Amino acid sequence: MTSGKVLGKGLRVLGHAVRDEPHMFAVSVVGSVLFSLLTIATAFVSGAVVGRIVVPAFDQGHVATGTLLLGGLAILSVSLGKILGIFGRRLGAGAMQFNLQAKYRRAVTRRYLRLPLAWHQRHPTGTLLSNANADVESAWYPIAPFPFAVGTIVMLVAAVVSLFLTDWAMALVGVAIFPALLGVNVAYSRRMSPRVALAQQLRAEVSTVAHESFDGALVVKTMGREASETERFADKAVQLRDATIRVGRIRALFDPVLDALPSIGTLAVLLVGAWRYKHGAAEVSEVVSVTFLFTVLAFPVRAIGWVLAELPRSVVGWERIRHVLDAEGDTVYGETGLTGTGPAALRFTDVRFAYTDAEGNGPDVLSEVTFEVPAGRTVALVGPTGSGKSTIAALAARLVDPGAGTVTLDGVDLRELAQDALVGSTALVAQVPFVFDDTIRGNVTLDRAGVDDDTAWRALRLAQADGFVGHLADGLDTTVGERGTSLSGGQRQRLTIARALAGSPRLLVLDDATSAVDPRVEAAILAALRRADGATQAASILVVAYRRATIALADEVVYLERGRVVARGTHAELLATAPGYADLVTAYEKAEEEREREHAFDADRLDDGLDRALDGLDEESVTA
Ligand SMILES: Nc1ncnc2c1ncn2[C@@H]1O[C@H](COP(=O)(O)OP(=O)(O)OP(=O)(O)O)[C@@H](O)[C@H]1O
Repeated sequence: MTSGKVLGKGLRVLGHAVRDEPHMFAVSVVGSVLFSLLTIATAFVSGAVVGRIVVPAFDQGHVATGTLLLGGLAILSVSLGKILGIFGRRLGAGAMQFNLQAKYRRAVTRRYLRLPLAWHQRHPTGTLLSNANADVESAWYPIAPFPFAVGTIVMLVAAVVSLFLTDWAMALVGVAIFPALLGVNVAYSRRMSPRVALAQQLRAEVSTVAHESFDGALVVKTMGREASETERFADKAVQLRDATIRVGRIRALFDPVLDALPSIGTLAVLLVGAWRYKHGAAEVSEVVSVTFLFTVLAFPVRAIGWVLAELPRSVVGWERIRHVLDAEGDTVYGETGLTGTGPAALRFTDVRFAYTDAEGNGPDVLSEVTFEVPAGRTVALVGPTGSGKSTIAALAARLVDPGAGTVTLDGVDLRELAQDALVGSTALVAQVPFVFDDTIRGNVTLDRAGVDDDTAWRALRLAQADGFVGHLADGLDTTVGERGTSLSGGQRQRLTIARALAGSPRLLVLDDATSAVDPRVEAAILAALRRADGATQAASILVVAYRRATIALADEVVYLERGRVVARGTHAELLATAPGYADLVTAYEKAEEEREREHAFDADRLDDGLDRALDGLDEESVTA
């Protein structure tokens, strides 16, 4: 990006800021202009005090009390006015900057929550964190000096006018110095622009690498990848360090020049002023005023440089925020509600689906998928790895929409369902359980209306989780740590199942949600979800199944291969008719037996699970 483009874009970003925060901008600019005008007034008051009080005092040995008081009063008033100006400027600019940061942080995170899963899968978490944090901050860095810079421009104009009104020769020095100051500032921002952009980009990359390493700490440790991960991080950190040092070098080069220019101006004014005074063309007070003006101008003029220097970073931050805010693909909900109660019927009809990239391209992972989960029935999805089971689970919960075909719940296309109707009727328990850093109660109830402690305990019982929760010192009030680190994998899974059940779903989608609980507890959970009479159950269940025991509980099995439904029927029927199915289930069984041999079962836990299975059969259903 050329500096002209950066300037144009940067000014547009500032325009957005002014439109978003007009009141705070007005307060800070009024404060800044007041400060600027009074700074010029200070120069002339100082000149007048020297000319009318100090010089006569030296010449005549005394000054009239009235003149002295007037001089003192003038200095005091100007100083108080400047204090007021600084207060207004800082208060307004600070409020403006932090309001903007808060507003855009909220906007970015709100947008994240609305964007579909596919978008999230294309964007690393580290980058998203960086967008919501570092990018939002850098977009609004120039806001702090911006009102000061606006006031300074007013000050420069007023200074040039007052210089010409005072003495044309000294004014010429100003006319030479001010454009030079602005020119150096522009050159400064031109050199800073690409370097700052690179540093900002690297900051996001460092954040991405760090996040990935910490997130994958287990893999890093168990695979002995500490050294290579440290190296990967160090590599990015070194790149960031070098980029930041390059930014520092430019600062080190330009800052002294920017500081020196007004001092050179002061020197020139003193020379010109002394020459003019000698020839009777200027008074002492005028020379003092102009010299003082140059001295006090040096600092405010830097504000323009600060804004220009921060603009590239601001533009990069803003563009990265806009990338999120302008991202398309909201899940558009319909307005249709569901009138039925009890278990709901799910139907897939000729569903095709592809995970597409940003350009909308990607191979089909599901083709012509048709099956149904009749109300109150349990259907097991079985298929080799990568055959599309999780994708079907995601479609059933409307995390993604089909490319062709329909998914309906009680006959209503999911795309037509209102969000409340969808969320209230369907619960998905994902392959990887996510537990919030909250209490057990918070994790199960999620503050949903109508989900009280009784409901939470009932759901925990059905998910076979009441046993371990009951043994925790603080019961429902126990905090479980980030991602539930204080719980075992199986406990975490049961907690997420309880969370799903606490909402009394009419359709429960279990995507390999019980892989970490032992098979009998898994069977107990599924059994508990069915009514005692076996004919009807609280919720229809679609379960991605790997274990024979789970599959055997299903009323129907849908067997998938490479995204297509190859066979449907009972377990026994498929064993007889679908050779691939028989092979797969036998392989699962062997793997399971192997695992059972390797890990001797904890007998107490087993009994616990079986007891619960029996309890569960007598249990009231969650919806009852
Ligand atoms: N986010 C994604 N982006 C691109 N392709 C994906 C994505 N998620 C899944 N796929 C692809 O879609 C296909 C189906 O994946 P899916 O996770 O639905 O299979 P699965 O049967 O659940 O597998 P597993 O048993 O291993 O969990 C696979 O080929 C997979 O590589």
